[in-house]
Amino acid sequence: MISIRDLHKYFGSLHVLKGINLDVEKGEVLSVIGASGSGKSTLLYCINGLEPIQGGSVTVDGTDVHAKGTDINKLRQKLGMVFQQWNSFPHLTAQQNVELALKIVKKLPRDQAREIAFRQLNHVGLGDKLDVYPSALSGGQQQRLAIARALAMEPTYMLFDEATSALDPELVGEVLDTMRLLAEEGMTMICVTHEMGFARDVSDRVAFFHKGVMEEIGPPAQIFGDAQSEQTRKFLANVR
Ligand SMILES: Nc1ncnc2c1ncn2[C@@H]1O[C@H](COP(=O)(O)OP(=O)(O)OP(=O)(O)O)[C@@H](O)[C@H]1O
Repeated sequence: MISIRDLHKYFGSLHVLKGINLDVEKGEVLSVIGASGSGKSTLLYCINGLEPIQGGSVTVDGTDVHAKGTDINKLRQKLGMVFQQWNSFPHLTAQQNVELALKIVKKLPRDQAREIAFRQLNHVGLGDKLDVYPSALSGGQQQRLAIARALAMEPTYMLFDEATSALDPELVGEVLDTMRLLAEEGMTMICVTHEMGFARDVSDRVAFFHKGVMEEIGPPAQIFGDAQSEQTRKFLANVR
């Protein structure tokens, strides 16, 4: 379980997260929505320790992410992260891109790394692109490669930071389909997203962020059909 208690994050004097409390249970799919600048991406970075925090706590399966002495690299193996911009190594094939972290971080022998890379690339529908270099992949395929690379580390949680925002509209669907597949397989996921269809159809719960506050959280039927907060209703009226 990921537990966030009274989380505060500042960038200089800018108070970006203002006392967030949130539990994400194993197997849950949580979508995080909200206007640009409301703190959604920062929340993910605080969860995986890429950003320090100024108050409160984040624990992952009981381990305090920000405590002195926490082995953050080990903890991050539990937290697969997919960013808005895919960042594969251009001089390595798709398969080699997935193998790399397995060999370096997990110290797996080559054969085992190859086998896992093969399996995960097939998992995301890139089984026919093993020997292709990233420059020859579409944006959607590159993003699926990034997902395969994260999955290869066998994470307990997957964090998606607007994984489809940089894609041409016709490529968004294939990445959302891959995320939907993971959700159906029971992966625990926190998805910062602007895709309201995905949030509504795939999530167990949806959290609406407004100016650094988690204004409302609930099942999609509540958020999209019977929002309690006026801010939520206003936001959704503008994005739909
Ligand atoms: N490294 C940083 N240094 C300074 N300010 C930052 C940094 N990262 C984010 N911010 C600021 O923190 C606020 C929240 O940013 P964040 O990226 O979390 O928002 P967001 O809700 O994910 O927005 P978007 O949907 O546009 O990605 C913004 O005002 C942003 O400018």
